Amino acid sequence: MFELVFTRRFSMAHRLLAGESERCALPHGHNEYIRAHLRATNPTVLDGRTNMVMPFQRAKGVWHGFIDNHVDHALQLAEDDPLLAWFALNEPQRARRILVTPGDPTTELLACLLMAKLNAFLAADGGALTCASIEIEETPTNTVRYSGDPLAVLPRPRPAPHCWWRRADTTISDT
Ligand SMILES: Nc1nc2c(c(=O)[nH]1)N=C([C@H](O)[C@H](O)COP(=O)(O)OP(=O)(O)OP(=O)(O)O)CN2
Repeated sequence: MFELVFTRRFSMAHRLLAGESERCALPHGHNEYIRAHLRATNPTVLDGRTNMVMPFQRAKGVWHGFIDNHVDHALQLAEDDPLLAWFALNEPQRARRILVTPGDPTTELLACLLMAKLNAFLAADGGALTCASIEIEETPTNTVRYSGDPLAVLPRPRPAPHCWWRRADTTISDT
């Protein structure tokens, strides 16, 4: 089966408060690569003319626009991180550029949140493609890969319409 594989790079900052590492509890940043593997929902033979699963630009355009304009340079914070209240009070304009996560913004969680968002975009475009697996290279020595349905492993803090990763829009928080 064909897979269309698209890679994008983004910068981010986060901190992990619930884990064991004191080092990770201070805000710090990474330059990350995200690689999505897309498959046809109903695979067919190449048609002998255009011979494409789908034009690359259609398959990746919305997704890469979202990564470039909303995920790149976003600060990622857990919903209960006190820094969120600080930004809401002191820098409300910048608070809109914070990607808010249910629990710590680990690479595992981000991979599944962004995979769910990508699947929402693909479904809104007719559902001809779905994301079969996703990889995020957080550092040159640490990569997380997830295959399957991200909704099967994601926390469910609220009904689906109130979870930004379930909506085919460019939101990165529900506040
Ligand atoms: N399971 C996870 N563990 C850790 C995550 C994560 O997302 N999931 N994230 C971190 C931190 O973000 C940390 O900044 C990166 O981890 P670290 O191993 O320190 O990264 P290095 O590239 O410096 O690793 P080296 O082994 O020194 O190459 C921590 N854990």
